[in-house]
Amino acid sequence: MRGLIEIDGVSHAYATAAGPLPVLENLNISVPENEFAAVVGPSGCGKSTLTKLVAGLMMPDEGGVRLHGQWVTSPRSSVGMAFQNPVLLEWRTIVDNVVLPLEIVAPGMPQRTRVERAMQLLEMVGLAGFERKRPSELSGGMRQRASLCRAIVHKPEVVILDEPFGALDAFTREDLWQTLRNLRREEPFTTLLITHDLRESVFLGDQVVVLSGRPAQTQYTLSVDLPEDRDIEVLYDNRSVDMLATLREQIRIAQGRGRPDTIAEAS
Ligand SMILES: Nc1ncnc2c1ncn2[C@@H]1O[C@H](COP(=O)(O)OP(=O)(O)OP(=O)(O)O)[C@@H](O)[C@H]1O
Repeated sequence: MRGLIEIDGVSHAYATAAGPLPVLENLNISVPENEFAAVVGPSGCGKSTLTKLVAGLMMPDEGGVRLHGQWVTSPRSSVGMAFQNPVLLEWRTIVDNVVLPLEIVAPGMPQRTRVERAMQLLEMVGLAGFERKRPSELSGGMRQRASLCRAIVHKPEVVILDEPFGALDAFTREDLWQTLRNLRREEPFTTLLITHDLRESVFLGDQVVVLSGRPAQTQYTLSVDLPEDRDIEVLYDNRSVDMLATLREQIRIAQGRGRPDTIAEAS
């Protein structure tokens, strides 16, 4: 089946003072509509570069990315993004931060409709009552919840998440995993997540793609065989334990020699 996101034979090298630095090499990933692909790999292997290519912020040297069969040649509004640092605007309230993409992609939409849409999402993620606060008045986890709302407020086809939970403590992170699953159950969207956390990749993903060391190739793809309705306990299930062991082994292979400091241990 053709994916909604098709990363097709992508190779890319950066020009550096020391010469070309090959980062991605003939990378192939396919994410079906409304599915969730988590991408893991050794530090510096090219994961963020991949997100820039999917978002249309850069063009690869070879191959390409297709969204719904169309080649990505520039940034498009059908993509939503969230990063490790939520970068909310301090001079705007939380709700005004969340409506921002709508102001850009739907300039004709009445402000009241935009706010209603943002409020619906803020409620879904447990931020009702905080909409008039400034970003600095919220905890890191709350800011990341708002950032997720902003990433999907304009109903993008594709959401790119580049380590959005990386800076959060373990409990807040697990809360947000559940929040993200709940959001996707209410409003399905196709997702590409970059993460260093193998448990996160298994809990959130329909597939986990392991990239090799730089230049990154698709080394291994794991199909996550867990129930659609899952809570955090599922990670203690034998199936999860086996999948995490497989992923850990693949990461060791990707690193060439074991260097476990760059990937969160699964146990
Ligand atoms: N604009 C650039 N110019 C030159 N080199 C770059 C540029 N951007 C990234 N790189 C290099 O390309 C390689 C891949 O970077 P990238 O950020 O994609 O890796 P990553 O897998 O996301 O890293 P990490 O896991 O540490 O977040 C790194 O060696 C990085 O230093």
